[in-house]
Amino acid sequence: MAEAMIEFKSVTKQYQGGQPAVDALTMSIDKGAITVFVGPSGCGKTTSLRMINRMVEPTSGTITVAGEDISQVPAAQLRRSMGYVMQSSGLLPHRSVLDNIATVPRLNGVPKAAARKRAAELLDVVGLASVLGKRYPSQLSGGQQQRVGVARALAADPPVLLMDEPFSAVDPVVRDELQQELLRLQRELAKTIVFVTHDIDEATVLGDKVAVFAVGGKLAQYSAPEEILRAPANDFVASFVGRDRGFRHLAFNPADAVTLHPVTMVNSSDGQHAGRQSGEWALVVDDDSRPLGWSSPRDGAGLIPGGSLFRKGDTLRRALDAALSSPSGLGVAVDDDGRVAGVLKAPEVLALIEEVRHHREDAT
Ligand SMILES: Nc1ncnc2c1ncn2[C@@H]1O[C@H](COP(=O)(O)OP(=O)(O)OP(=O)(O)O)[C@@H](O)[C@H]1O
Repeated sequence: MAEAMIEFKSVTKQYQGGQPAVDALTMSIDKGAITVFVGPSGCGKTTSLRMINRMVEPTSGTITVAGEDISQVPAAQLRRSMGYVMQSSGLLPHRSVLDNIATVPRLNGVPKAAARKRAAELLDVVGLASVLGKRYPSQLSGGQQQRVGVARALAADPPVLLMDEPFSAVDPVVRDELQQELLRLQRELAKTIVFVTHDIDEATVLGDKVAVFAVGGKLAQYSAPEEILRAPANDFVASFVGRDRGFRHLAFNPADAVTLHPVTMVNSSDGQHAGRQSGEWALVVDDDSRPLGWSSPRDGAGLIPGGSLFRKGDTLRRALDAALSSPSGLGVAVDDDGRVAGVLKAPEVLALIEEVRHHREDAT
């Protein structure tokens, strides 16, 4: 069994008047894993998160971190031992990016030069160019600011990272990048991360475990994301995970068995795709066989943008998305260098999905 890092023991928070924001919450958060709090607006996710670093004090109950009752740890000391990332990056506008990242180490007494050196390394860790270190937060994009927020939270190398809707203000493409980056980082760092979101998709992508909260601050289900999608504990969870849950569930099945077929390719630089009349879809590629788009069999209209790409090791969800988002109905598979490795066909991906479903039914 996984080791517990944070434990809520019958924790209730009642603000002045009204029903409890968090109601008798008892849960154990695994060390070195990502635990996601998800649920509709107002169900007590942020309040629960903030009780972990004493930004909010419980009305009753106990929270322990690494076995220690946090009500006995001075709040300022506790907060410095945990990284905190929020939706608006919360960066100090008049400090450079490097100085923002160095904030907590400086408070902890690390000399300026050493703190800045570490900050520069962290810029690289979160995938930002070193030139950005001298800029001010307003000179960065929203996605870059969130990366700086993550770097700042990591600066003191805390064992626990609290993240409150950190990616919800950026567009979906950047959000996807940030999620993948967080998973990559976590594979190296193995922090205990508690992540709040109202987006079930984000929860299932990121969470080793997902806690679904219902309004009134009650824990409705707490388990691995796959389990929540496969077997919602009650009607509330079923409706919250929604009608797309079958599609989301595919993200837990590898598509290793999918067949890659050869495809007709034309090189963009010789212009063949412009007036082609061959009666079949052709994939337009650059000189290195990287896909650029499709050439239609019918109108010779030139380059039609392609859909999402499939890579070896991807899931059935990505395979199906690649096939369904492609104008030709053929999903493009690429190798590690981004070169075309073949195409996959939607009916074959669907047949695989059926197989997986049968196996699952047999297993239950
Ligand atoms: N400082 C406060 N004073 C009074 N009530 C509060 C305070 N903070 C939160 N609440 C109430 O507590 C409940 C839970 O709020 P909380 O912010 O924890 O929910 P949430 O799930 O994070 O919601 P959201 O996704 O909208 O941020 C809500 O009803 C909210 O109005």
